[in-house]
Amino acid sequence: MADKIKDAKIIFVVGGPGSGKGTQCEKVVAKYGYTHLSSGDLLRAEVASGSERGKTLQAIMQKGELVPLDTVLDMIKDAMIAKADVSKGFLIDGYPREVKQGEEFEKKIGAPSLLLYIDAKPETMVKRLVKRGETSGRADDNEETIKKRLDLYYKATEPVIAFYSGRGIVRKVRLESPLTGCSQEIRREGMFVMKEMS
Ligand SMILES: Nc1nc2c(ncn2[C@@H]2O[C@H](COP(=O)(O)OP(=O)(O)OP(=O)(O)O)[C@@H](O)[C@H]2O)c(=O)[nH]1
Ligand SMILES: Nc1ccn([C@H]2C[C@H](O)[C@@H](COP(=O)(O)OP(=O)(O)O)O2)c(=O)n1
Ligand SMILES: [Mg+2]
Repeated sequence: MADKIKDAKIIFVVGGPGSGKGTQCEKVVAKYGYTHLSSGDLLRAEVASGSERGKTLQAIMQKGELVPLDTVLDMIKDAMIAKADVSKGFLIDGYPREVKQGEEFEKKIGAPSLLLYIDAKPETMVKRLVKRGETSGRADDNEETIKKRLDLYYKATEPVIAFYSGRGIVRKVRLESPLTGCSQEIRREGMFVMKEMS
């Protein structure tokens, strides 16, 4: 089974909470037909199923903490296998959250060819999430949890970017400034769909 995804093209999409990972992935999907897998969405689907495992996950996510590495990785792997036959490549959104998650992914699945780093100022992220919280129904879109998610992002996830920068596969996207919104490198790779929504 796992053989099916052995040579899959993999793009990690990393950025702080509310940086716009999901939004940008939708644009890439619309234009390039990649398969978008949001680790957060996969976890929320498990919560919504009402399973025992979902209840445990819900409690962790509500606190703004990370769920156990194996849980997320298994979910991503299953979802990749399910789509392997129809997929041109995978956008793995919201993963890895820490360097160890990236290392395990590479051991069990494969290496990413690119890491899209969606950069945004912390004030912007907080503002967007508070606004999204008015309608999202997400238990973690409240000010207290948003703060914890941001802290954890800077502590655990930012080192992921440094780790992959060493391999030369990081492409930074900064959407707050329309003129520099997408780097020259991304334009060269044809991924110039990324732009500020408003
Ligand atoms: N003004 C503006 N808002 C944006 C932009 N991109 C995303 N948003 C909004 O910001 C919020 C967060 O965007 P998402 O795409 O859900 O961000 P995310 O990084 O996937 O966030 P998590 O799911 O929390 O990881 C949403 O309400 C979006 O509508 C943008 O370029 N400009
Ligand atoms: N690889 C992952 C992805 C998400 N999680 C958990 C912890 C996150 O705060 C929640 C929601 O993830 P999601 O990517 O949707 O949202 P944020 O980037 O945190 O805003 O899920 C995790 O523990 N490990
Ligand atoms: Mg998201």
